[in-house]
Amino acid sequence: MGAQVIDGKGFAAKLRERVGAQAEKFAQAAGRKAGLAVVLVGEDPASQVYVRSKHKATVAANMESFEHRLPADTGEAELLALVERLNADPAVDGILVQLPLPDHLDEQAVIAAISPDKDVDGFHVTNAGRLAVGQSGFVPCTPLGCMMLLTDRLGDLSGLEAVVIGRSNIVGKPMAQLLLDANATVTIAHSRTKDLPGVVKRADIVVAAVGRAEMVKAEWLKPQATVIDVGINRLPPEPGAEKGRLVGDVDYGAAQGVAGAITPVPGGVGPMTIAVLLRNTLVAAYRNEGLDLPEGAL
Ligand SMILES: Nc1nc(=O)c2c([nH]1)NC[C@@H]1CN(c3ccc(C(=O)N[C@@H](CCC(=O)O)C(=O)O)cc3)C=[N+]21
Repeated sequence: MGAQVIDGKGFAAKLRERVGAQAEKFAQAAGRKAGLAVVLVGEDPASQVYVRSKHKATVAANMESFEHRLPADTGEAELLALVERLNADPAVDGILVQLPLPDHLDEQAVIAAISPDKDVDGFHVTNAGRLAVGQSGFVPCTPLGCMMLLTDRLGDLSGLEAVVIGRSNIVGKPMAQLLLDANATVTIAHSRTKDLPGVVKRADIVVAAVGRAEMVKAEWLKPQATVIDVGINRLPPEPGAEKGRLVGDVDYGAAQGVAGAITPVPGGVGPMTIAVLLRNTLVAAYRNEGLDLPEGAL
């Protein structure tokens, strides 16, 4: 039970507060609020919950929220036309198309249609490329939030061994880039990795982003490692219960006895994702207006 719990929810609340204060200054300087457009196609209940919480957080941070809810059978041409309208709308600084999209829609084509300068998710190939070569652009919200938690706790990451479990374009790959930029020694592990427990054992920093409930075991961890758990998995309900518990990709209870610090689920990385989305939107707004965001304001 030794590990320190990394309070992502509290950290995110403070970040949202700073973004809100700076968004108010932006509105005074620009004569308009920063704006985030969120597009949701279909009625996936989990997506609806996320979109609602994004909307609330956006408005609470003194920004404009434009929600576009489209039926599940929306055609690709229609969705692309909406993205084009949002690209051209000067009130819209950031565009987020909620993923996953229904199967008949090509996610890559839709992401490619978003203006890279409004791509606050950081999913466009232009922003992936900028991150890869060290140019400024938009960094995906979840890995950037993880980096904020890591540097807050550890300060300089130079020379630390980091293992990222998972190689998705949304979390694993950009996470590895960010850790590398911070001078960590980075390993990306995945489903074909041989001896995953042995690889994880080296890590001063473990970022688990595989999407498999409690897969990372306490015995795999190096004592005092810092563990960032990106997974959000719902377990099957206990008998008599309506919903199962939310758990991460790490066996949290056992890991607390070995790790130096660990993010909980819920209350860890998830809230950071939304706070960073607001941060990215405000950064986009300053850039779109040609204004300078004061150094250190966020
Ligand atoms: N274009 C796009 N961008 C995204 O950033 C995006 C997306 N699509 N599709 C879905 C995923 C998921 N996601 C989360 C955001 C916040 C929490 C969050 O705040 N979770 C809370 C509560 C969890 C709960 O109670 O359900 C927590 O972990 O404490 C989780 C997950 C953003 N996503």
